[in-house]
Amino acid sequence: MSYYPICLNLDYKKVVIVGGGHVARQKLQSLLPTKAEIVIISPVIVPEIEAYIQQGAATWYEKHFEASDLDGAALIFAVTNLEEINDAVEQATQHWQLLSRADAKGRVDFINPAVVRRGDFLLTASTSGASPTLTRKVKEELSAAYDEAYEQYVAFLKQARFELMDTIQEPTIRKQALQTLVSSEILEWIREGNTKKCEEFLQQLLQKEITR
Ligand SMILES: C[C@@]1(CC(=O)O)c2cc3[nH]c(cc4nc(cc5[nH]c(cc(n2)[C@H]1CCC(=O)O)[C@@](C)(CC(=O)O)[C@@H]5CCC(=O)O)C(CC(=O)O)=C4CCC(=O)O)c(CCC(=O)O)c3CC(=O)O
Ligand SMILES: NC(=O)C1=CN([C@@H]2O[C@H](COP(=O)(O)OP(=O)(O)OC[C@H]3O[C@@H](n4cnc5c(N)ncnc54)[C@H](O)[C@@H]3O)[C@@H](O)[C@H]2O)C=CC1
Repeated sequence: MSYYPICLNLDYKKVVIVGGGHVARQKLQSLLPTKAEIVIISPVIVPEIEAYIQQGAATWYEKHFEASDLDGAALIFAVTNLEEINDAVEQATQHWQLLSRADAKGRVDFINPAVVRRGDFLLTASTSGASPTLTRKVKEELSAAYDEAYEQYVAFLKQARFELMDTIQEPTIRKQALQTLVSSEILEWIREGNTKKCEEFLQQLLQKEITR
């Protein structure tokens, strides 16, 4: 299968997770940074999910699955341990709704990559379902290679880009300035906690372009 990767905006969209075990917990955790309206349908949930429910991160319906549970859902996760229940979820899914089955059977609208999140910086890996174990290993490698400093680094690059776009109108010069920014030592300065140096570098770059 040749999957098409995209980054979805799920804010204020309804996402239904059918099942309340460890796989449901994993899917719920990956949805938490979004503002999706998360609904869990399951007669039983693991304690970690219960804690999220108590914090108000999701709504739990303590019940067996019924087709009407999917009303208004944009995204659906069929993550029970019973194939016949996952089949029932699939049958109740409308053609316009997107379905993921954790048992990788039947209709597959999307699968979940492994994700390393550093603020706005997202690193994802997938083997298209071939080896989730390899996917997890690659995630750990990415996580070590791109540490927490990248969150602040990318936040700085975002702000600097806004300022450069505002100041430099000529596309080639603008591109050069953005490249200079990324090939500079800003990441090292952020690691050292020297945000002043980052700001000075940006101001110099802006000044150079203004007086060009
Ligand atoms: C197709 C896919 C559908 C989907 O769930 O979206 C799928 C399917 C299945 N996974 C299975 C097993 C395992 N899955 C993991 C881990 C993860 N699996 C994830 C995604 C995906 N798993 C999608 C494609 C991923 C890709 O492209 O490579 C990750 C990346 C993200 C996430 O879960 O959201 C998450 C990374 C963890 C992290 O982020 O840390 C581990 C390892 C572990 O947990 O340590 C194991 C045990 C070892 C093994 O089996 O390899 C089974 C067999 C179940 C059984 O035996 O009953 C099936 C069904 C089948 O393939 O038949
Ligand atoms: N994609 C992935 O990363 C992985 C996928 N899997 C697959 O995911 C399935 C689920 O795994 P776990 O969460 O570990 O299983 P689990 O046994 O911990 O949880 C199953 C959940 O399904 C719920 N359930 C059962 N009948 C239901 C019904 N009629 N309506 C609503 N909910 C119902 C149960 O209450 C329970 O909360 C596995 O059977 C396997 O096929 C397993 C490991 C990893």
